[in-house]
Amino acid sequence: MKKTLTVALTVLVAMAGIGLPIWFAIEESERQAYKAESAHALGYARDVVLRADETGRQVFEGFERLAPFRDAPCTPAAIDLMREIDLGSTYIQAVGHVEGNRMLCSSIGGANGALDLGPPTYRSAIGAIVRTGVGFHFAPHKSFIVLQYGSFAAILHAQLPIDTAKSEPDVALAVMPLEFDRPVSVRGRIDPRWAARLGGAREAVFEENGRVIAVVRSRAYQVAGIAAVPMHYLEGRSRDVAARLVPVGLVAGIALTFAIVSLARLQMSLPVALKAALRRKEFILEYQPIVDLRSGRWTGVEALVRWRRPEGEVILPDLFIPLAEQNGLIVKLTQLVLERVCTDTAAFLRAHPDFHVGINVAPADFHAGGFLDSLQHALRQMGARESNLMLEVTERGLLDPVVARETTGLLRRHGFLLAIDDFGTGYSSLSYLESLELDYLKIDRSFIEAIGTGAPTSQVVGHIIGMARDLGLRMIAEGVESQAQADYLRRQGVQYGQGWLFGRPMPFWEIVRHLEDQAAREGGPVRAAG
Ligand SMILES: Nc1nc2c(ncn2[C@@H]2O[C@@H]3COP(=O)(O)O[C@H]4[C@@H](O)[C@H](n5cnc6c(=O)[nH]c(N)nc65)O[C@@H]4COP(=O)(O)O[C@H]3[C@H]2O)c(=O)[nH]1
Repeated sequence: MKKTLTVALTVLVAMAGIGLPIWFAIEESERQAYKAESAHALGYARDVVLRADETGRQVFEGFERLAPFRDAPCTPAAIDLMREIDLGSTYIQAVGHVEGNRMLCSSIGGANGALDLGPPTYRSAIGAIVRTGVGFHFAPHKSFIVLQYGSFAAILHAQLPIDTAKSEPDVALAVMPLEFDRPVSVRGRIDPRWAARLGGAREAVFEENGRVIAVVRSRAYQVAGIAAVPMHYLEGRSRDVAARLVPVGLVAGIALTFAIVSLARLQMSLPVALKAALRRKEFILEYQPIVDLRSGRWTGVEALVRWRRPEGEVILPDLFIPLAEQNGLIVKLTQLVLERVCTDTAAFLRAHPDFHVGINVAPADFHAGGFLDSLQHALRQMGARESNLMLEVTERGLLDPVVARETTGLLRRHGFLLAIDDFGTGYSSLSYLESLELDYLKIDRSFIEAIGTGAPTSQVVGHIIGMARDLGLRMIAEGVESQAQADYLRRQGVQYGQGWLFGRPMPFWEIVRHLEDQAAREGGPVRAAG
């Protein structure tokens, strides 16, 4: 059942591992395509505004030049100037003088050819009169805009400001006056209400009915340029981006899935490998010093197991201890640890009765029969004493009150040192701990880390210290990394510390060398204060 679940989970992870990166790739390609398409539409709208602004600039500059002829607008000199303005500009088709709805003289008709302009389409706030859709007999089928200011007017080709985006004829463009409800110049399907989407902004981009729409306000006049780009450009672009991103997503997904499935397979085969490793005794120990916080002297060590695989890879206990516990292998592992402790430390312990080696004891060790026997057997082999061994039990290992009381009592009576490990991470109450026979309380690293940080847990260490004091337990602070933490703990009456500040886990011969150096400095034999 468990295996079926693992297989099902692996398949699920594999599907998600491949599916998710592809989904992200498609999402990302659509996002990138929309971004690119928005820039595309904005480009056209800005172009339209630029053209409209330039048209306005040329027209009003022309009107300024004609201003001196306001009282004699159709004289030969005025008409010559009109022709000059007309020929010198790129957007103006003709300039002329208007009375009512008629252009009486102009750069094209001279003083004789009057032209009918029709009624104004709208009048702007600054007093300009705009006529759209104006036709002339000499240019059939063409539509013009007439822009009048005072008595002068310019005839403009209606298509000129939007004469852009020729390669994409289905892109709709318009010059939209912000003071009127219809565009003055338009190509394709444009909704005049789009201009209102600007609000107070200079530019707006949005999506509507399968088109990406950009609206850009002119800085000079009350007009906006509008461009509407059909979605199929976006879809095409999205397909292009997806064509680049999806393979990357696919490769990433396969690699990810491969890694996850390999890890899952490793997890599935780990118990088997662990069993074989126990048989082949692939475990070694490192020892981390426990230090007297007042004298700085190393009083003991904690043995920490490592799994060294034949290929040289070293696996830390957090990965395999839970596995060993789940698979009924922990008792065997503890046995092996004891053997290693014997080999590594026997000679030293025989000469240093006050020095202690801590070993981690799992809950199952307590429940297994013969634990005491194997401890005593190990001690006999080492020629060491019970007080050389400190058994570190987590709060989890003491969950069953009857077993906990019996075993701790028994071990204590035989002279072993007992420590409660990772204290603070479980739920032991003061009264429960009172009923157990213990020597040391090891304050968990998480509380030491919090010292001086102002975090809520930074207060907890004070309570733990108070509790240990009430119980008459000696304290070992775990994970001491800074001098400030060590100073604080010493001031609070914590006797011992363990952590990187004093030394990382190391082979036992390095521990011995350190103690010898220390003794040499002090001019005596190796001494370990207990
Ligand atoms: N960040 C930081 N870490 C520090 C510092 N000082 C020590 N440590 C690490 O904290 C852990 C202390 O051991 P633990 O609380 O008994 O926690 C041990 C213990 O619960 C378990 N373990 C280790 N060896 C054995 C064993 O032989 N038997 C059993 N049953 N469990 C073991 O594995 C846990 C992890 O062991 P390790 O990975 O060796 O990790 C060790 C040690 O390397 C420090 O200043 N900063």
